[in-house]
Amino acid sequence: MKQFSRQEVANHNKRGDLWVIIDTKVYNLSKFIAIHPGGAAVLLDAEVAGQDATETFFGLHRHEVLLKPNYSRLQIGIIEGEEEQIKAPQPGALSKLPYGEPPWLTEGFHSPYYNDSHRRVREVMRLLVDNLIYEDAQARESDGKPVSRLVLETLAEQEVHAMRLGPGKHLQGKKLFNGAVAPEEFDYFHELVITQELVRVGSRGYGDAIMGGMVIGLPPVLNFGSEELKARIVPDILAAKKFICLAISEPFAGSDVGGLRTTAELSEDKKFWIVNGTKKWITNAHFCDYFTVGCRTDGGFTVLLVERSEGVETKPIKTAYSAVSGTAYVTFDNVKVPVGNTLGEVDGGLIVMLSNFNHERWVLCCSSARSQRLVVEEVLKWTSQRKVFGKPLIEQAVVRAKIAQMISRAEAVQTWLEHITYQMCHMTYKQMSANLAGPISFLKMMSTQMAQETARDAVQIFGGRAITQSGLGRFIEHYHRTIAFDALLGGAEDVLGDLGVRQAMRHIPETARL
Ligand code: HEM
Repeated sequence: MKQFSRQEVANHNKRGDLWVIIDTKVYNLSKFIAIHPGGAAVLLDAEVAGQDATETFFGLHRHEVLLKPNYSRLQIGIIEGEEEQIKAPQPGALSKLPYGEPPWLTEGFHSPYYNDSHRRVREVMRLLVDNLIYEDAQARESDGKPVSRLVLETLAEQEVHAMRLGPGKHLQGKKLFNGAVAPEEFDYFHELVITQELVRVGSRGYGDAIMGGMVIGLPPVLNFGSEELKARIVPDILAAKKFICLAISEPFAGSDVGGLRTTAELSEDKKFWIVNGTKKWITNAHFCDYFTVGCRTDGGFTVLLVERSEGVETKPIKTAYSAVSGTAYVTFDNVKVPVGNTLGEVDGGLIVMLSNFNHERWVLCCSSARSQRLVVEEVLKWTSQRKVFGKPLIEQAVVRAKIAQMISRAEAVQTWLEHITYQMCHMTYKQMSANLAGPISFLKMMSTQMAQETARDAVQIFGGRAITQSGLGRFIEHYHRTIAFDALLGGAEDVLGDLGVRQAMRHIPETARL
C-alpha cells in the first residue's frame, strides 16, 4: 500500500480530485462521489474533503461498508507512520464488548454447565456462521430466495441438522462436527450452543429457513413414528434432501389445539386416512415434502405424517417477519395418507403435541436470550461511537439507564435458561413433560416480554435508523419488526403464563392454609 502524509491528502479536496482519510486509510472518492448513496455535497464539505473523516464516517455507516469488496477497492494507501485503530472482527472470534458474550464465554467468569466439548462445538459452529452462513443470511433476507444448498449441505455433513433435534438415538453412529463431540456425550447444552451461535446471523426468518420446520416437525416422527416410517424419511431429512414442517395452527385455532377443524377419516378399506382442512402460518411449509399434521378424528385428536401428494397445496404468506422462511397457508383436499403414517395412538395426538411443545419453546428461549445480547452489543457500539451535544450518547444518564435494563434482561434470561437446560439434562423425556412444562412456559413468556422491551428501548436509542432496513440500525429495525413473532409462536405469552399457573395449581396441597 502506498504511504501518504496528511498534508498530501489535504491537497485532494475538490470535485474530480477527492480523497479522504478513514482510520488512517486513504480513499480516492473522485469517481465514487457520483454514486455515493449519501450524495456528493456531504463529501465536498470542508471538514471531509481531503480531511480525516473517521468520526463523521462512523456516525453514518456501519464498519461493514468499508469491508465490502466494491468499497474497499477505493482505498489507495495509508497515512505514513500510523496504524489503523478500528479492527474488523475476525471469523470465529469472541466479542470483546462487555456482555457481548454469555458469561461462560467471558474472560474471568466460570460456569458449572459447560465443558471442553461444549467449547469445541461453540468454536466450530461460530466459524461456520462467520465464514459461510452469515453472508448467505444477509443476502437471502433481502432477496427472499431459499437458503443456499452449500449452507444446507455443509450443515448436513457436520450433522448440524441432526444435532438441532437434541440428544437422542437419532445421533447414534454419527460423526458430530467431525468428532468434536461424541453422540452419547451430546446434551442439551450442546444444542443450546448451536442454536445460540446460529442466532448471531441476526436474521430471525433465515434462522427458521434453515430447517426450523424440521426442529419442530421431526421430533413427533422420531418419538412416535413406526420404524418403517423413520427408516424411509428421516435420513433424507437430516441430509437436507427433503424438508418437513409442523402443521398444527389453523385460521380457526392457534394455541387452542382442541379447536382444530382439519379432519382425518378412515377410508372404507381402513388402509388410509382421508385428510381435509387448512393450516396457517406454517413455517417452511412452502418448500416442504412432509407435514406433521394435527387432525380431528372420531374420538379426539390424531397426529399424521402427510406427504406432499395429490390434494396438498401450499401458498406463501407474506409476513412482517420474513420472506425466506417459507411460511405458508396449507390446504388438504381429500388427501390419502397411509395409516402407517400415524404418529402415536389414534386419538392420542394430544400427548404427541404436548411432549413436543417443551423442546420447541425451550429452543425459542435459547434464541431469544442470544438475540437480546446481540441488541446489547449493537447498542453499546452505537452509543459509544455516536456523538451528540459534543459527547458520546453513552455519556447521557438516560441512555445508560436503558442500557442497564437491556443488559439485566439478557443476563436474567440466559441464567434462567441455563438452569432449566441443566434440569433437562438430568430428566427423562417423561419427567421433562411432567415437571418442566410450567417452568419452560414461564421462561418463554418472560423472554419474549423482555425481548419486546429491549426492542422498544433500542429503537429509542437508534432513532430513525431503527426504522430503515439498511444502514446503521438495520439489525435493530429487523429485531423490532420480527420480535412479535417469538411472542406468539409456540404459545402466546398470556396462554403460556396461564398454563404455568394451572400446572402449579394442581400441586397446591389441599391442606395448605395461611
Ligand atoms: C469510503 C468512503 C465511503 C463509502 C464507501 C460510503 C458508502 C456509503 C453507503 C454504502 C451508504 C448507504 C448507507 C449504508 O449502507 O450505510 C452511504 C450513506 C451515506 N454516507 Fe457514505 N460512504 C463513504 C464516505 C462518506 C463520508 C466521508 C461521508 C461524510 C459525511 C459520508 C456520508 C454519508 C451520508 C450522509 C450517508 C446517508 C446516511 C443515511 O442515510 O443515514 N459518506 N455511504
